[in-house]
Amino acid sequence: MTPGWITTTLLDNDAPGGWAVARSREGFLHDANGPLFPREWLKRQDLSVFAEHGIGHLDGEPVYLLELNSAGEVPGCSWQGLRGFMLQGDHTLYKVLGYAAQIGTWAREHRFCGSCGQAMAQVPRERAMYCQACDLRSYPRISPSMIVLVTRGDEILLARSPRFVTGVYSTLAGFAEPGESAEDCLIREVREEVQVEVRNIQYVGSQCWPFPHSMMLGFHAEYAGGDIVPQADEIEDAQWFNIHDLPPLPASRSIARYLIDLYVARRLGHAEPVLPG
Ligand SMILES: NC(=O)C1=CN([C@@H]2O[C@H](COP(=O)(O)OP(=O)(O)OC[C@H]3O[C@@H](n4cnc5c(N)ncnc54)[C@H](O)[C@@H]3O)[C@@H](O)[C@H]2O)C=CC1
Ligand SMILES: [Mg+2]
Ligand SMILES: [Zn+2]
Repeated sequence: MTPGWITTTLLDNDAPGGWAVARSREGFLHDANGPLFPREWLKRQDLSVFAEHGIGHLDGEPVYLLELNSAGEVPGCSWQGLRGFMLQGDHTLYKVLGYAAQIGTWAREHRFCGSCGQAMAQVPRERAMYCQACDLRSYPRISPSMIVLVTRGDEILLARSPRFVTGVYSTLAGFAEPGESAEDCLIREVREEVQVEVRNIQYVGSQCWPFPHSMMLGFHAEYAGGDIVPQADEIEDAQWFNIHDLPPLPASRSIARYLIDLYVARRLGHAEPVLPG
């Protein structure tokens, strides 16, 4: 048995047993023991199953995803969004659910060929959908996003989007566009969002961000010039904050928080935090 969570290409849906998670528009089903249920038990509940996907092995046991048409009632259970599982609880289970969400979303959105509109079929032994008419394969979509902590000595540049929890400030982030390198994207995003120039861009680390399919690439950059001008509509406020006087920060498991905590720890000579994957 291999401990921990390992994603697999595909599992045999006709094989009995294993664990299952159930996902609807309301999030994942969970009870006092969490979001993982004995699969045979879950399939006996009064749930409207849209699709079933084998997604991996947890401590050697197969795990399946039941994609539902709607959030049904299961006695003793309730529904919780993926973000809730990210914010608290077992991190490995959150990884299972994050993967399940991405596979469920992708499979649901790729039932028909984007080129000719015909029904696509699951490729055997590979996580891909196939259109025979076009000989086209569609793989799960991952959207690279840059996230950067811009610093100026003891000051760090943080901004608020109107979508954030009240009071919280975070690092700047944005999706890569076709034709861009990671560095091009980072420089453009910082320019667009606050009209600041950066230099000495250093890659720090990455994080899967399954909301719904981002791959966060985290960087540190030094301030090189310009006065902060927040982008209309996108950025509600942006400021330089002293590391000794920081506002409410993003959730502890986010790479945004990691980039901030890492810089502060290095500045103060404290132990460095660990990046949650
Ligand atoms: N893990 C973390 O610590 C953090 C993660 N993020 C994530 O980074 C990503 C990018 O951040 P934003 O500032 O929102 O991006 P952004 O600054 O590029 O603006 C978002 C807008 O970009 C457009 N867009 C371009 N490509 C897109 C794509 N592939 N998918 C969706 N929208 C696309 C849409 O109009 C969307 O409203 C988001 O997924 C966000 O949740 C953001 C901050 C912290
Ligand atoms: Mg942004
Ligand atoms: Zn086609």
